[in-house]
Amino acid sequence: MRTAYGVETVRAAERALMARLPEGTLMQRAAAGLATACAQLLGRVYGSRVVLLVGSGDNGGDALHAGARLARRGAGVTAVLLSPGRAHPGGLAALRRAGGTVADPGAGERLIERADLVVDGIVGIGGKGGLRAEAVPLARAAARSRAAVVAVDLPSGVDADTGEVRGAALRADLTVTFGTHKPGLLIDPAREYAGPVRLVDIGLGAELPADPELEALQHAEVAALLPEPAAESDKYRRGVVGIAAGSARYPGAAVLAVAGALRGGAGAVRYVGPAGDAVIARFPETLVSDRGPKRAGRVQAWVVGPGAGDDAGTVAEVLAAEVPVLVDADGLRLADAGAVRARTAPTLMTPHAGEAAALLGVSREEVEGARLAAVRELAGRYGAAVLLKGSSTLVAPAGGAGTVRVNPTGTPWLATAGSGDVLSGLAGSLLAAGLSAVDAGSAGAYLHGLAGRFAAQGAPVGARDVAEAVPRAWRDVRAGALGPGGTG
Ligand SMILES: NC(=O)C1=CN([C@@H]2O[C@H](COP(=O)(O)OP(=O)(O)OC[C@H]3O[C@@H](n4cnc5c(N)ncnc54)[C@H](O)[C@@H]3O)[C@@H](O)[C@H]2O)[C@@H](O)CC1
Ligand SMILES: [K+]
Repeated sequence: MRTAYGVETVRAAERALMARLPEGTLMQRAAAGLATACAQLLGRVYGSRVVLLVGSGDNGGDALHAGARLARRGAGVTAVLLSPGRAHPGGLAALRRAGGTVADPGAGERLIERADLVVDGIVGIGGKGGLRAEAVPLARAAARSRAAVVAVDLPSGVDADTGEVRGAALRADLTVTFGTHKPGLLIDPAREYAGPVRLVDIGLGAELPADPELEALQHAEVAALLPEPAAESDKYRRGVVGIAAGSARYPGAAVLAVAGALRGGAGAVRYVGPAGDAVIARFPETLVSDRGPKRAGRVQAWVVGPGAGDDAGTVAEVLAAEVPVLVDADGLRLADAGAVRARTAPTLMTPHAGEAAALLGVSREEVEGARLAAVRELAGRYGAAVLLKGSSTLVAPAGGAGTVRVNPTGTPWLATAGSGDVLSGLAGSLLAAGLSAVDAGSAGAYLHGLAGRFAAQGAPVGARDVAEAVPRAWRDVRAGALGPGGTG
């Protein structure tokens, strides 16, 4: 499990830890980890040209101490001080003792152009309100330069707690973060600025509370959630998932949702709606009914909404059922908020950013810029678990408070028509198999992302390809959880 904690929590944990350690210990641990990562990225430290971008806080202190370590190994290290009078005194002294030099911001762009490595220590978790004007040209120069860019703790300019990026920010090839991941490192758009993230252990673990702000499941945790048929299982015990989707106009959404549901672990898939012929033609194993959800026979969970058009009646009927319900696509627009809140069985809503924006009455850009706030807000308003789709899919528990899951397996290739229909069927099937709404959403998104990667392998894919790759993703998750050798 990968976890992320917000700034306030990190600060409290650091205070508790620092109180028991000699002064400066944590910064030395951080700087040692940072210097090691920089050295690995450089390959050859001796003779390399390193530029440190140093702000006025401890983030700059980390950069200076790491720079001193690199200078002792023969790198030419220059610190560009953004607030010359306020740079970390101990770090500055260490760098000078090691033979490093200091430059004004005016010289920064020229130095960056010729550097092999740029270390971004402008701001870390103490940063407020985006990159300041004097730092913007340096961020641009770093982006232009062929130098590798390493961000200290997080890329300067991104919001550590939310993943928001207002204005310019440093774009890193690697982020070296200390003690724990910060939420912004796992959520777009900030995640993209961070590049791969390396976590340096500074001993913070024992001081952190049990409930993180954010968690990302990995193979082992997903494998533990996946339903496995026992010897005495029959199809009904494995769960029947009902799919109320598709319309005369959009039969494809029904076929794709069923395609996902058949690979999601339920024992049977029941389809209800006007696209029964198309579904049967493709998947003869489906139980098809045209009598509406209420009279379709027993199911352990419903999926409603993909390609549903304007069929509000079906959505209302499904919401009245006393089994878990996944609401997607048109269903989100057609669902009555009061009816969702009144439900006693679990509800999982699965909007993409545009649908979430419509539900919240804000612009799509606002949702995409502040995804964590949006998913919590929706889960609060509807009293339902919410899965906000995107390149870093988030799953918030009903009510919106508590740990949010972030999916680490997403791929841009999944942004293809019908891909969401497959996910709704897959996650609905997991709901029918008995997983909680948050588990079904996050395990579904995990398998779906992995299936997308397997199907794509660097080339465009259709939603059907993604559905067909789900069994491979499932096997990979189970194999990876058994030990080394898997892709987990
Ligand atoms: N507290 C600790 O125990 C540890 C902290 N560490 C480092 O310390 C960092 C936090 O240090 P600080 O609390 O000093 O905070 P930062 O160094 O992140 O930034 C705060 C300083 O930057 C200025 N500032 C705020 N917003 C700015 C902006 N947008 N543009 C430019 N300057 C801005 C502030 O006036 C303040 O002087 C962490 O991110 C991490 O890198 C590590 O050394 C590990 C241990
Ligand atoms: K930084």
